[in-house]
Amino acid sequence: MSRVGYALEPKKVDTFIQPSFLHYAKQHSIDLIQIDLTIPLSQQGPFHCILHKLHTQSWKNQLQEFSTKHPNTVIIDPPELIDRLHNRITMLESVTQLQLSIQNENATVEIPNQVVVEEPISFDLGSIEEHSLRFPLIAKPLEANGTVDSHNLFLVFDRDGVKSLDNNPMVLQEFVNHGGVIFKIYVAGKQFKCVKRKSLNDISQEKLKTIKGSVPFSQISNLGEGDGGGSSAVDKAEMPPQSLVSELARVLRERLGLNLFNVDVIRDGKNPGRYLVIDINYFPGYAKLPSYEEFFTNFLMDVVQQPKSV
Ligand SMILES: O=P(O)(O)O[C@@H]1[C@@H](OP(=O)(O)O)[C@H](OP(=O)(O)O)[C@H](O)[C@H](OP(=O)(O)O)[C@H]1OP(=O)(O)O
Ligand SMILES: Nc1ncnc2c1ncn2[C@@H]1O[C@H](COP(=O)(O)OP(=O)(O)O)[C@@H](O)[C@H]1O
Ligand SMILES: [Mg+2]
Ligand SMILES: [Mg+2]
Repeated sequence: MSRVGYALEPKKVDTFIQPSFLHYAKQHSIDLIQIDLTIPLSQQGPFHCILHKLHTQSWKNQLQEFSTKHPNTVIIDPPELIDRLHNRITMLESVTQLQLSIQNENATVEIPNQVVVEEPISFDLGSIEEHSLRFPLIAKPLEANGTVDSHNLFLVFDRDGVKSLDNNPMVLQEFVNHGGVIFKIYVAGKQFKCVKRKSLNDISQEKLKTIKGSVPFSQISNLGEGDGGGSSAVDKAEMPPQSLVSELARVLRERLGLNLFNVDVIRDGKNPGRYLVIDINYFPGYAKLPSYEEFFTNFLMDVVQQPKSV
């Protein structure tokens, strides 16, 4: 049996550590062991591998200490690399650098045009023109650290809308009409899977004439029927080419140096060969994937069979 320790918030334990997963993993010689957060990590183990989604300094210190004492334990993933996903600018830097262009599929992968606003109250609206940003925009908290606040997004229709934002550092990003469907590419080491979900509806030119200011919305991908693109839009949507999905998963995994993440991708409604990465999440909700037990166990088997080289 290989021992895989996990350190997760209680809510994440409830959703991710399903009995069916524990059972499937055990059948494949993987024992998933909950790390007791009330006891120092150094007093627990041994572990072949540790999975974690906790970001306190005390946890990072414990991991560091454990890793020094037990260099053969694989830490999935290094905290300093995970931290890059906690800022919505650094999160997307690997995408801008890769300039991925899959010639034979006629597809490109970019990020939307965007600018950082440190203080919306004193923001120089001239920067909107300077960066050629076109309304409508979507305002996202710069910090993406898993708190409820970090998912408090706003649609911004005009300059007054920018001024009305809470005075926290934000990213102002162009809203790209994409037919109300979002693609989520889940990556776990060399395993990957792309699924489609409902997203925000397109914003028509007519609507733009009537809506002013800014409109808050939160965790839109979790909204129910009728709030985003209809389920028929999702059913009808063509998946991105498999070669693009596999290339994006592979290159981002390499660039980010991470094993566990998902990528939110939209397809420009005006240009179907143009894909845009809008969000990358560390250790997302894998349990939403069909047969996630097998998907994740395959990853763990790779890790424990090839320590330190996945
Ligand atoms: O809880 P779930 O299953 O909805 O997973 C959340 C993810 O949903 P997804 O798998 O992309 O549909 C969710 O992804 P989105 O931000 O909705 O794209 C986040 O990864 C979220 O983590 P955090 O709040 O940013 O730390 C994830 O939340 P945690 O479970 O890690 O708290
Ligand atoms: N640039 C954009 N253009 C169009 N829709 C977007 C854009 N950015 C985000 N969205 C929509 O808003 C949702 C939430 O944005 P996202 O950046 O994924 O934040 P979160 O980290 O809270 O999931 C996305 O799932 C998508 O529906
Ligand atoms: Mg998202
Ligand atoms: Mg996110």
